[in-house]
Amino acid sequence: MSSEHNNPRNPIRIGSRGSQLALWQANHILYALRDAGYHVELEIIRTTGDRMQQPGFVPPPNLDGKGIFIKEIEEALEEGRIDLAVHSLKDLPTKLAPQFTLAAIPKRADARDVWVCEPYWALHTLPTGGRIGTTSPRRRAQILALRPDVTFVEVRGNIDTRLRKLEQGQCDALVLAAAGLDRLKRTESVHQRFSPCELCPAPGQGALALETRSPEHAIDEDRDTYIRNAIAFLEHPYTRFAIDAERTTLDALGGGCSLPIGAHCFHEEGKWKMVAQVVSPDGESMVQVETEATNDANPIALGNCVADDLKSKGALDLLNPVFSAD
Ligand SMILES: NCc1[nH]cc(CCC(=O)O)c1CC(=O)O
Repeated sequence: MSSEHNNPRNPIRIGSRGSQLALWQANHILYALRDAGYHVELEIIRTTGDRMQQPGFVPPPNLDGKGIFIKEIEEALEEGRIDLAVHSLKDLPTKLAPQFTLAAIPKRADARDVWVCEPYWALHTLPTGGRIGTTSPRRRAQILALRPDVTFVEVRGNIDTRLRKLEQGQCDALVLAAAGLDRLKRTESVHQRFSPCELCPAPGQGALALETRSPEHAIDEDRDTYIRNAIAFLEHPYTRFAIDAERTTLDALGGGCSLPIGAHCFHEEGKWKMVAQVVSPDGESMVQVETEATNDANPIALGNCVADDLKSKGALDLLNPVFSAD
């Protein structure tokens, strides 16, 4: 590679999807790096997942739904068209391809799910048969466990689109991640934030992932080292611990975003605490684990321990109908 590519004054190129939330997140990192004195540029990349949200999209026959929001971004990273990808961590698969690494995990925002609804201020005040707009298998199962009488409607698209569909009356309420609404300052209809013990968030929810080429797959070793060093100050070790534990639990249960699994790890009173839930798709059966670990615990061991507890309580039986549904 030319020395021009290696020149630290060359901008760090951030790749991001073009949704409002993705742009907020990418700009958040861009400004942090600019404040630290780096020259940074943003490149917007359209992904298969974005195209799928357009009306009239016909899915290709080989589409498996995995990583549809990151494929084109990782290609740009691999080819050196961008240096850094900013993602919502929960949209990343638990295992990255060896070419890539999570070089930094910044401090997590509010990890909880929230209830978005104007007339009914909490899930328990929604009238019988109320229509909730969510396609997430985790949210559907967890909501049914609390309120077996509700119905669901397909409300897809980015946060703005979903809020507009709520306003238009296509559903009575939404359940969304607090982090997205907080970032976009769209919290006017948020009246309830679910406790993680009640509606356990998706592994990694509320956290960002700063993905780069892994050291072994550098395009130019000096420049790639420069990039990883530049973002190192954004690393938040407590968040890294929590997401390592949560993603380990998900992985041990065979997980991806289509499984009804919640996992949430946090540091409190000098200890690590973790809560995880597996719910049958109809909401009728649930296994839940709440555990604590000492300050010096290992996140992978904690995540595996939680997965083992869930399995010993029958979690895999609850997931069976989901695994065989394909
Ligand atoms: N699946 C889409 C997605 N990916 C990340 C967020 C919100 C931000 C976050 O969790 O970090 C959302 C929207 C939502 O679930 O409400």
